[in-house]
Amino acid sequence: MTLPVDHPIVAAPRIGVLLINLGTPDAPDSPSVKRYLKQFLSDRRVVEIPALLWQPILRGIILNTRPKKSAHAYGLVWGPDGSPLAANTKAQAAALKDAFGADVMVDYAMRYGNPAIADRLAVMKAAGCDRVLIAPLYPQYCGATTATANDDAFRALMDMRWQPALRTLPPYHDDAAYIAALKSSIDTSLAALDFTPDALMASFHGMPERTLHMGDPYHCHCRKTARLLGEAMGRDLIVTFQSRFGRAKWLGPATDVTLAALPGQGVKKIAIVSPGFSSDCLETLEELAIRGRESFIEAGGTHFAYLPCLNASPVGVAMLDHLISRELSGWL
Ligand SMILES: C=CC1=C(C)c2cc3[nH]c(cc4nc(cc5[nH]c(cc1n2)c(C)c5CCC(=O)O)C(CCC(=O)O)=C4C)c(C)c3C=C
Ligand SMILES: [Fe+2]
Ligand SMILES: [Fe+2]
Repeated sequence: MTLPVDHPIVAAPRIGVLLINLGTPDAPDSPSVKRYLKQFLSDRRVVEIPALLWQPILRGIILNTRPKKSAHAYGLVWGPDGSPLAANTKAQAAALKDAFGADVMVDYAMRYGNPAIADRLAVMKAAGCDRVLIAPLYPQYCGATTATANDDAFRALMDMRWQPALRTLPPYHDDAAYIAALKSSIDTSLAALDFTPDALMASFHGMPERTLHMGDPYHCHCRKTARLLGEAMGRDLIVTFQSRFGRAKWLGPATDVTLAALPGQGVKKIAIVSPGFSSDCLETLEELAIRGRESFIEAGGTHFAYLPCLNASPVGVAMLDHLISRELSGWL
């Protein structure tokens, strides 16, 4: 008997789910960090300064000074499975591997560095996926994160004669499942502390303030997440923005400045969370948990706790499963 050509004998995955995060260097050394920063900071979605002005600054100053300092910082948080961002994203994909049934293949990629988005999309295509959900793991939409991840996936499709159909995961900053997962994770972390914090701080990654005035919804998304989380927890949160880069004015109030000021205002015991990061990474583990702690204690604080991101925790994975299942509806 001859089977029609569109009738496969062996079941192949028809649907791909590609989790995407920012990316990270391959190793905590200056050459690897330089390669990574060159790709990251050359992205016009990340640094919105005309290339003729920016590239000489990037190549002449930043790439000659920052890699050594950043490599040292990465060295402080590097684990047995490599960069925490890579290890956590890989663990999230592994935990979701069988979540959607045999027709669905789950994988992960990074916008900068490895594994590259184009490479993983090519693998999905070769495995028989004719529909792909691109899932940038950023709860709050930002041109510098969500849009550039989607851009890169769309760019990869430009080289395909026979493209898969694409969907993209919308931002989930105000989704009830995300807020509930954050609350559950924070409650568990707080219950394990040996002190009661005077305040709970939510620190989001910053971005240049100019970008807000140009229409990027990131700041509003962060504020809405914080409001909903505060309402769910029944307490006020101190909301700050971290990781300032360059000389332009960034969103405020700044996390480092606030941490140094709080003990003088009577807040001696603090717990800090970073709801905008789906995985712990350099910015949470080094900037908050190491440097943030130092500046809070130096300023007179007595107790400091950094509470982990959702990462591949059961509650975090269940939330991703819920969001992704919704986007796959009609495809399964
Ligand atoms: C979560 C959202 C993020 C936004 C918004 C964002 C914007 C943004 N970032 C930079 C510059 C740097 N960010 C760096 C690291 C970094 N940034 C994010 C997330 C967002 N960035 C993550 C998850 C990480 C960690 C990566 C890791 O490997 O763990 C760095 C590199 C580290 C360093 O040298 O300090 C830079 C530089 C800009 C300019 C920007 C603009 C909107
Ligand atoms: Fe960043
Ligand atoms: Fe940083």
